[in-house]
Amino acid sequence: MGIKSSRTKKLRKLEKKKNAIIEEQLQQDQLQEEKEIKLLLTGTGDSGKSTFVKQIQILFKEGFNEDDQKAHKQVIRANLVFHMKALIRAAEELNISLLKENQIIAEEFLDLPSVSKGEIPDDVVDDIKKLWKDPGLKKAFEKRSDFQIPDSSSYFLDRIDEIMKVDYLPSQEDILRCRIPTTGVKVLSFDLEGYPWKIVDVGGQRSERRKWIHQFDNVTVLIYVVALSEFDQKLYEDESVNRMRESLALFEKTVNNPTFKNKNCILLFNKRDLFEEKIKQVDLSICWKDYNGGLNYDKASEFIKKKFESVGKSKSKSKSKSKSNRKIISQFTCATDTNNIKNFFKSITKTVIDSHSKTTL
Ligand SMILES: Nc1nc2c(ncn2[C@@H]2O[C@H](COP(=O)(O)OP(=O)(O)OP(=O)(O)O)[C@@H](O)[C@H]2O)c(=O)[nH]1
Ligand SMILES: [Mg+2]
Repeated sequence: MGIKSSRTKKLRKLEKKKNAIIEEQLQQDQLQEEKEIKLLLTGTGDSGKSTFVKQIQILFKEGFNEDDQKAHKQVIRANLVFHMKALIRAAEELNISLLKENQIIAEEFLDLPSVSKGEIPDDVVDDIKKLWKDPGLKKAFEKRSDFQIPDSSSYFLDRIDEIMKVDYLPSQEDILRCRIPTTGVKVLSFDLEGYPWKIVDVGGQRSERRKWIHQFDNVTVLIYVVALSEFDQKLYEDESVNRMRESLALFEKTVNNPTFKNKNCILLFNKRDLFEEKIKQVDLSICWKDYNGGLNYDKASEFIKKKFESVGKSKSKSKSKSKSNRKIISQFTCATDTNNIKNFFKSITKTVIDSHSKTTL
């Protein structure tokens, strides 16, 4: 009995010591977290959040290493087959016919297994090349807002010869353009202007959004990314929903979360390059019936900016008696352009550091 109780006492003491160590570590982690500038990147799927983080890797870290290149090489090659299948299916659905000599090739292509480890047999590579030259598939690609295929797939299909070379390793631009939807939460730490920063990247597709809330603590500045060019596209997750309207509703919900009441928010209107091209041909009224500015870049971009800014501003004042003093800073970006993101960072660094100083006073 006596031996047993002294052993229990020892165990309890040990347990207490362990708990004290864990408690101290937690406190240290918390202190460290409070010292860091934390940017939380949010926005719907495919808006460009991870591309923005890749630019930080290029601008403030050591860029991409060989492991990154190898991982992207496999995805880029697998996508050549995957996206060609999507194009063939779309042409069928849109009733666009292919050249006679390509019809059987296209039919058989749909039965191909997916690519593993980036290996594509030579005859399949030849078929992709033939199919990509087909005027019918080119026409289907032009109608890509009606189905799901990344804009960047033409960039890769155009470069198939280079991509299939034995010694191919993706360039910086290839990695920036490669689409890998984010699942879970990715954190990148970096130093800038003498401060430790971290940027938290989350998945934007519907199934990912319930994980966001766990990242809401200690945010210095909230960044919300909108893809300007998505105004005539449907959600990948639900093809009955317009992407930009979903994005506006999600922004309203996110920015008006009580946690962000007094937090500055950067609204990134991204994919400016694609928007500039699209707005010459597609009227923004396809998304917002109250738009009447025509095929005009300045009018259309200003209209979208106002729509988003207004949902952020109105709620922050009306929901509670105390007036919110947060700023919403809007910027137009092209996340695949390193220079553009470098300039963007220059323009917002001071505001972010000021926001940080205010919260840590
Ligand atoms: N042309 C062009 N393409 C862009 C731009 N920004 C991102 N992209 C491309 O858009 C695709 C999607 O970008 P991601 O960064 O993966 O999007 P995301 O917001 O992280 O998406 P989720 O992880 O699903 O939430 C990639 O193929 C990028 O290369 C841009 O400004 N212009
Ligand atoms: Mg992502």
